[in-house]
Amino acid sequence: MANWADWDHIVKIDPDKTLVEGETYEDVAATGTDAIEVGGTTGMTEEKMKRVVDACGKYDIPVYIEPSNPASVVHSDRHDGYLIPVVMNAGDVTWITGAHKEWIRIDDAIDWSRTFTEAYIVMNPDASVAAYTQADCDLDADEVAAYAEAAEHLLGQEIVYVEYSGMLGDTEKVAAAADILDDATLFYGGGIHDYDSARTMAEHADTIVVGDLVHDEGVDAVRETVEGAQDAHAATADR
Ligand SMILES: CC(C)=CCC/C(C)=C/CC/C(C)=C/CC/C(C)=C/COP(=O)(O)OP(=O)(O)O
Ligand SMILES: O=P(O)(O)OC[C@@H](O)CO
Ligand SMILES: [Mg+2]
Repeated sequence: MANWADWDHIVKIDPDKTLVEGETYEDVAATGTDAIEVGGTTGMTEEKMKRVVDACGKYDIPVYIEPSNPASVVHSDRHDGYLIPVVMNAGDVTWITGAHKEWIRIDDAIDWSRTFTEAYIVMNPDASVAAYTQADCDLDADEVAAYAEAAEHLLGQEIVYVEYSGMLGDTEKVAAAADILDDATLFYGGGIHDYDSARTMAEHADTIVVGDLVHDEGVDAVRETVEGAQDAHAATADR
């Protein structure tokens, strides 16, 4: 049930941040994006997570919780499932299997039928997620490709996520991950802020993830990135 195989674009809502004044989650759902992920690294609580999931879950668009720690997982019928990160290049094993073990130990309501993993490769050393996971971000394109291949073929991951949160990534490294994958879906996130940056990254990635833009600029800017992703994928399909 790989819903994400058809997604060009995801909006990631950080429950610790607000929308632009006058905009609603309904407006976000109407941008043309294919899914909403709810998650962030810092300032996350169960209450903030629940508020956003309940608000986004009212519209006709898939909503997935992307927890950054076991305490931010909430259960509800309002959302479609859980995308659980596993950080391939984490320096602390907590973010590879440790937090997962703790979550499973303390949560007796896990619904495995709608729980999936994302194999993250964290690339921006200045992002909170890099500090949090003590990620080794000093990777050349070969190493990024090797992590992607390990994720797909050794660990059986269906989603590989090249994460440049907060900055636009190196297209050569994103392309290296894209080229090595057979069936896994490549998510790219980080610094997408307009039509061109969306289109460029979507020329390599299957799915682009737009985060800060929705909080900083709003839904009109997000809509442009949806168009960039769709146009990139339409052009690849014609080739
Ligand atoms: C096992 C469970 C339930 C949780 C652990 C899940 C793991 C391994 C989390 C590691 C961190 C991670 C990959 C979080 C995903 C969300 C994410 C990358 C948010 C963006 O982070 P930043 O942009 O750096 O943070 P802020 O925007 O909050 O500053
Ligand atoms: O906030 P931005 O830089 O758009 O990054 C999106 C996402 O990959 C963050 O987890
Ligand atoms: Mg961020």
